[in-house]
Amino acid sequence: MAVFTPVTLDDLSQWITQFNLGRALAIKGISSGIENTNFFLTTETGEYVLTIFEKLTAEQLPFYLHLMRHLAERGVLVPAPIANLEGDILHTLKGKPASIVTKLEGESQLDPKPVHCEAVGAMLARMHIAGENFPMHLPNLRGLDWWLKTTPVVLPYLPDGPKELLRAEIHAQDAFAASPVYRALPRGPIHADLFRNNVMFSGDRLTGFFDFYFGCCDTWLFDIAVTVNDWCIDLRTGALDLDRAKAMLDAYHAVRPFTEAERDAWQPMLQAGALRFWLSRLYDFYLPREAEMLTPHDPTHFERILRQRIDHPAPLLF
Ligand SMILES: Nc1ncnc2c1ncn2[C@@H]1O[C@H](COP(=O)(O)OP(=O)(O)O)[C@@H](O)[C@H]1O
Ligand SMILES: N[C@@H](CCOP(=O)(O)O)C(=O)O
Repeated sequence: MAVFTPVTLDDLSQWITQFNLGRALAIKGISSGIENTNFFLTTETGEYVLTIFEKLTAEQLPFYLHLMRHLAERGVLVPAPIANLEGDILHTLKGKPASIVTKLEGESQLDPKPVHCEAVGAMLARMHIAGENFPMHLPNLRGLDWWLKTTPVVLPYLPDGPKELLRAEIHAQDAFAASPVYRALPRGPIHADLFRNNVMFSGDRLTGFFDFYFGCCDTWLFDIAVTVNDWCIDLRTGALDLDRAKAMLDAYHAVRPFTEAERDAWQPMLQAGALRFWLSRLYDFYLPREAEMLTPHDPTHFERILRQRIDHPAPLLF
């Protein structure tokens, strides 16, 4: 379990009075997160999620929280940040930045069928469109610059095969990012981490996207590639599942049609989506932070996905 900062009901008794939420009745640490410390919080008015941000700074956080509020106000299903009596949505707890957001109903669908992928694709397109007029900007802090900085840090830990793959892919992505096709891609606020565990379903009904803390302004296609690389694959081999991919991409395209540039960039972008998470998992695996309990994600999963994307080019977007 990753609880970096413990919080008790006693810690909350005064703190919670700045909200219109009544008294705090129960608080329970959530085990699955790896970036932040999360709690389910029950108060006299309902159930919420309390997050303490361990790495993100007060400079980055307004972007995430205001984006969630912007999207929620436009009918995109995301948790709504709770404002205190002064109207602030970014708070401080135990000397660290913190937020309270509404708790989404349901649970993650970890064995998705085409029907779930279709719902995710349609909501993702709605999210991209709704974010178009969001006024704040944050670059992708896990984008090319971070890849270029992190690659030499993790390379010494890798055996020869993965080392060669990483070197070749970072080189290819550097060139791709400088290409006219890449520059023509439409962009705006994206989620950037829309994995199965960051979407809630109640039965087959999608109830929301959450965990926006890698959100940023980047190409919409990167968001789609990251999502396809998690939702539409065989988790054991990393191979694309064409039925699920088609369901997701057709549903997305029906809401926001893909552009010609997106079609041309699809293959390298799928590789970019795999590289990004291979690198972050390698970094967390070889250079872990201290936590009370922490289960690092397996980096070789994304090495397999990257090899699959290179060896078996994906079908065209449209
Ligand atoms: N708004 C929410 N509604 C319901 N459950 C949530 C919500 N936010 C987080 N959770 C729960 O907390 C878990 C960890 O949250 P997450 O944001 O993924 O953490 P981290 O960013 O640290 O990886 C999720 O898997 C989910 O079960
Ligand atoms: N989705 C990423 C890690 C980010 O963790 P999350 O729990 O915030 O989604 C991965 O799988 O490597």
